[in-house]
Amino acid sequence: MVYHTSNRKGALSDTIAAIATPAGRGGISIVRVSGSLCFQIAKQVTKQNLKPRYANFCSFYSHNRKNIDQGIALYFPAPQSFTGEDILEFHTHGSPVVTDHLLNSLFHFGARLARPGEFSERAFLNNKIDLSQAEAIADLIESTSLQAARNALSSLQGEFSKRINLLREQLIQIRCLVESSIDFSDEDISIVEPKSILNKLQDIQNTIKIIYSSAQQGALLQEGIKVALIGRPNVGKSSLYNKLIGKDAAIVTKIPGTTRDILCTDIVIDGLAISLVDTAGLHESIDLIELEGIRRTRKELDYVDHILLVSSNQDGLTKEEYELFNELPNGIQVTLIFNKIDLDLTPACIEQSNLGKIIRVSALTGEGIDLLIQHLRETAGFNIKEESEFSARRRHLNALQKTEAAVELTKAALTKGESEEIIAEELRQAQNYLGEITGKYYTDDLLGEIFSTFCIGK
Ligand SMILES: Nc1nc2c(c(=O)[nH]1)N(C=O)[C@@H](CNc1ccc(C(=O)N[C@@H](CCC(=O)O)C(=O)O)cc1)CN2
Ligand SMILES: Nc1nc2c(ncn2[C@@H]2O[C@H](COP(=O)(O)OP(=O)(O)OP(=O)(O)O)[C@@H](O)[C@H]2O)c(=O)[nH]1
Ligand SMILES: [K+]
Repeated sequence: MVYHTSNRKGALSDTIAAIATPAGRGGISIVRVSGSLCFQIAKQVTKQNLKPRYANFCSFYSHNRKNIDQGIALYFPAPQSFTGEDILEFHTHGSPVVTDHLLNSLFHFGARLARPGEFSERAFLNNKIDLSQAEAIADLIESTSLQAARNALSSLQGEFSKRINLLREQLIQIRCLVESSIDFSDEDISIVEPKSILNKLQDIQNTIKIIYSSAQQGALLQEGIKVALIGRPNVGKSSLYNKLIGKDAAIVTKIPGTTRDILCTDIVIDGLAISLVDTAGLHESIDLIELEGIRRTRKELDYVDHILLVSSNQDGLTKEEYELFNELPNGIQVTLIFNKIDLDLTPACIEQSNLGKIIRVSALTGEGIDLLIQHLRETAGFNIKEESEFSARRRHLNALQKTEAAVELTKAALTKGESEEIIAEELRQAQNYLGEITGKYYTDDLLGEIFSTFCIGK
């Protein structure tokens, strides 16, 4: 982890530009520029000195001095801007011909194309927002429900960071307490009372649990879950897929091996976003295309949260299905779906077996689909009644888990009567994990990972 130094920061001297509005035609488009050349570029494009933070109506000129549009230009001098640098915005008529031409002119004037998320990354690197706030911007843009959007806004406004920072300060206080006792140790006065510190650490763990639970709802609301349908050919995976997404996207035929590639659809069921994946039937195939589909299926399974292993045999898994079950990656929720109950008039139900839960359904009649959905929500821990307060990501949940584990280790060290140095070190670890959430500590790889998924111009 790097403390506030970054190679990505080196590029901050460039002036960057991008079209901030979606591609295509629309009422208005915005071309955005950030960096030290803004003032100069504004003069070249508008032939005026722009009044700061004011809607300047003006003509826009290209690098070869042709008038290309008339619109609104905004100039935000540093540091009072979104990125903390000089920012320039051109609000043009929403024609790609105009925006592309304008953008191209900006390159002639010395700007370069911004990377995805680079405006937000600069806002982070210039301490305008912290890392989880930057992530909240992307989450707000990507949100699929009003609740998710409101949560993301709350994180963007710093609600989540505030909770994390408070926790971090409490950890620092405890560490100072422990460390000050190290300073005094040669005088043989130990001012650390293990009992009172243990209590404080327990309080911290309780707070982590509360934040975690709210963050988990926030993350679920934002990211949803990825669910894969797998199974032998012809058991009805594609039929179930179509039933769940509510349209005929996957081809259904009597011919085994119809689905050869992976299909994926994002759906939202009562607020829970589900990314549903239909896969090629898994079996020993001799068809090359099918084999490739099977290979992709196995790879895809590494990224899912919940596997629905579909069978059409009401009496239990066949030998091949049982082998398939045993080959599934560890640590992923698996539910057995016995499909085609309409054929032998079995009622829809959910039952416990030694291989986990079994749900009996019919993709044809839709019986039992509600049970399946309810089960997916429950296993995900999705509880819409528990109003979540902010958006969060899995990255944050992982960091919170690591923090909690480090606090647990600190408690163990205290109980064992370990030296103050060891206890302080554990506390420092816990504190660093929290710092990863807000970006007090980060690596360039982490920044790359986060910002590369942003839209361009954001
Ligand atoms: N036209 C336009 N609309 C937009 C944005 C934008 O960049 N341009 N935003 C982009 O995401 C969002 C608004 N976010 C913004 C965040 C900070 C500042 C800003 O100028 N901050 C200064 C001054 C704050 C103040 O005066 O209170 C600062 O932080 O110093 C501007 C927009 C959504 N709408
Ligand atoms: N009676 C009945 N037939 C079903 C049901 N679900 C699917 N089928 C039929 O089973 C056959 C196979 O269905 P698919 O959905 O293509 O099966 P699949 O598992 O995706 O097959 P592959 O593409 O080979 O992997 C089709 O003829 C479907 O109409 C069901 O619940 N009841
Ligand atoms: K089929």
